[in-house]
Amino acid sequence: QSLFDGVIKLIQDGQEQLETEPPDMPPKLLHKEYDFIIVGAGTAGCVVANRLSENPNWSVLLIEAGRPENYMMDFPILANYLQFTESNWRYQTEPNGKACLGFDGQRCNWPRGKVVGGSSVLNYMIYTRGNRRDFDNWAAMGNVGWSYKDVLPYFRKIENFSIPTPHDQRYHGYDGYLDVSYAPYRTKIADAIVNSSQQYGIPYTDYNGPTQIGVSYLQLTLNEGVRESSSRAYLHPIRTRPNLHLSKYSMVKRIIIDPATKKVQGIEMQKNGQTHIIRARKEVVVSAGAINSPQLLMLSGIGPSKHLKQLGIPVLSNLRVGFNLMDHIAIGGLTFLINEPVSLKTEKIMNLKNLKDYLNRRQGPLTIPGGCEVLVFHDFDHPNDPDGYPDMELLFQGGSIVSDISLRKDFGITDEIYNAVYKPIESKDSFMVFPMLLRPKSKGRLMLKNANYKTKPFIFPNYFADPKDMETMIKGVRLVLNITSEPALQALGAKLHNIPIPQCADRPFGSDAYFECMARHFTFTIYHQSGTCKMGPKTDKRAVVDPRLKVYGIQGLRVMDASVIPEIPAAHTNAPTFLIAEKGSDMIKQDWGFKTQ
Ligand SMILES: Cc1cc2nc3c(=O)[nH]c(=O)nc-3n(C[C@H](O)[C@H](O)[C@H](O)COP(=O)(O)OP(=O)(O)OC[C@H]3O[C@@H](n4cnc5c(N)ncnc54)[C@H](O)[C@@H]3O)c2cc1C
Repeated sequence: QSLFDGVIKLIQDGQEQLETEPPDMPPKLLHKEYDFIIVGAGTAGCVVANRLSENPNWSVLLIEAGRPENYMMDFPILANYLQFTESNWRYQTEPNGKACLGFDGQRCNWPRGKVVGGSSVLNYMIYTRGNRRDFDNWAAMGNVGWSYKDVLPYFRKIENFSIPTPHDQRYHGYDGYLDVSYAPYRTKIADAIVNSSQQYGIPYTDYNGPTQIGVSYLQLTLNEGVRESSSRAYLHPIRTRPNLHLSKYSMVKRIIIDPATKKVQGIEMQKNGQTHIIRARKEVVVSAGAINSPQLLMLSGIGPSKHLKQLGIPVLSNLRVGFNLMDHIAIGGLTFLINEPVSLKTEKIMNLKNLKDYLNRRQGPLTIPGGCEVLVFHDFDHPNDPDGYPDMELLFQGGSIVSDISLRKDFGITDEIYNAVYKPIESKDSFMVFPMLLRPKSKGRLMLKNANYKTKPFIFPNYFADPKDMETMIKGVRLVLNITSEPALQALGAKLHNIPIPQCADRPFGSDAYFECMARHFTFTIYHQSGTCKMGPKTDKRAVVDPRLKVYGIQGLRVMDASVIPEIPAAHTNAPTFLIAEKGSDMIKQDWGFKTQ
């Protein structure tokens, strides 16, 4: 088949996708009232919409601020590019002089999906559930029903697992909505990383199985080389359900709550330049993500009373909304030069053969999500325990910041640093490793700037506030250096790129002091913002929702998305968000007397 055939197939698939995504309901066809209104068609919202509309007697409205997903978004290799489109909310952190120092304006970029499918459309598709202790900790914090024993059946329910390596079937599902697979293509670098890790003594593992420690090619939310967003997985198959309406390009401005009874009445949303009020007979579910959910709650009078009063917002429930902001960060830009031409350089891989392979067969290097290929989970406290609780993940990419122009722009690294450190190696082959802090101790806060729903909030991530976080990060770099010294990577000539960041050049290159400086300059978010509407028991002063995800002090309102995470798990947060949505949907069904499996 020719490139021409491939392009035709792409266009055709693109059209088909528009037809398989549920259509946008024009305002004149929207009902005045639904049983359930879900705000945000992201990872969580699509799941909740699917599960609630399983009851044909319930009417469900799913509201999304963003546009439809399109076929180009599902090209895995293009993941880095999506952040430059209107499908990104483009948040940025506030400068604090301690982190994100090497980025424009000393701000870290925080992309979030503004599209049907939400951040699952922008993400790198890495599928990791976390450690069993993460969920046992949630339960120990008073969150009844969230222990590992309780959540494992939901993880199995989510998955359609097709990883070919041997694994324990009791831990996986094979008929869920969400496809989980390996990428159909691997670079020689990825193979060398897996081999080097094993040479260093790290076992190959199914990290979504009974134990998590080890090295693995990435398990991905990928269906035969195509991105499996939550919309593709959960909405496309049910697009014809008559009791589910989807309203796109629709921004919810506030939740309407009766101030006397504290009962939710509905929502107010902006669509096509007009305000619409839609009533909810039973409940409103907020699934707007870890930035927008707390923002919407606060705009609606749910939040810290002092903060809301200062902005002139009448307080309906005084709760610690916006606190407990968590994220996973890594040192960015840790680059290794190699002496074989095997890295994922865009100008090399975007050739006719690879395009044809992708367009016609969904094979080849274009199936690798943004270049990410392998990860290692490691527990520094118990380095020899195969059932350890990892505090470090090493995420390996088969290319580096110089492999594709989109990367430096995604990161927002200043021209001064890029030109000094990375420009000199633009013509070379290289790969990159992100040592990522899995159980950070530092927590931040999100606050409104004003009472206007269009204004982006203040984001204070507070990275490295706890010195232990920096200590662990530096140990992570040392682990990277050990693994890359093993024979398999040495056979490719792997060598740490050693031009220092100019602002750190006064420290000996390779010393702990140097890497600390590097971490503060190249503070790289892994995009796992969470925790801002914390789940907790009544005794937890910081809790916003109870363990059944109901907002304290308000009737008929739940939050279901990454913002309810009480303590960030040792996982990329997409899988845990699917879990929250699946489990939360069952809670709604149980509370309204609809039988669950
Ligand atoms: C660039 C990037 C890479 C990532 N990589 C990975 C990865 O590889 N693996 C992984 O596990 N996780 C990854 N993540 C994180 C993961 O995707 C998120 O944790 C997860 O998608 C969060 O789901 P959510 O439902 O909480 O929010 P989202 O998926 O962000 O959904 C929120 C939705 O609500 C909509 N919305 C917001 N406000 C309103 C409003 N007022 N009115 C109407 N609609 C509204 C938004 O437009 C959005 O569609 C990544 C995230 C990003 C951004």
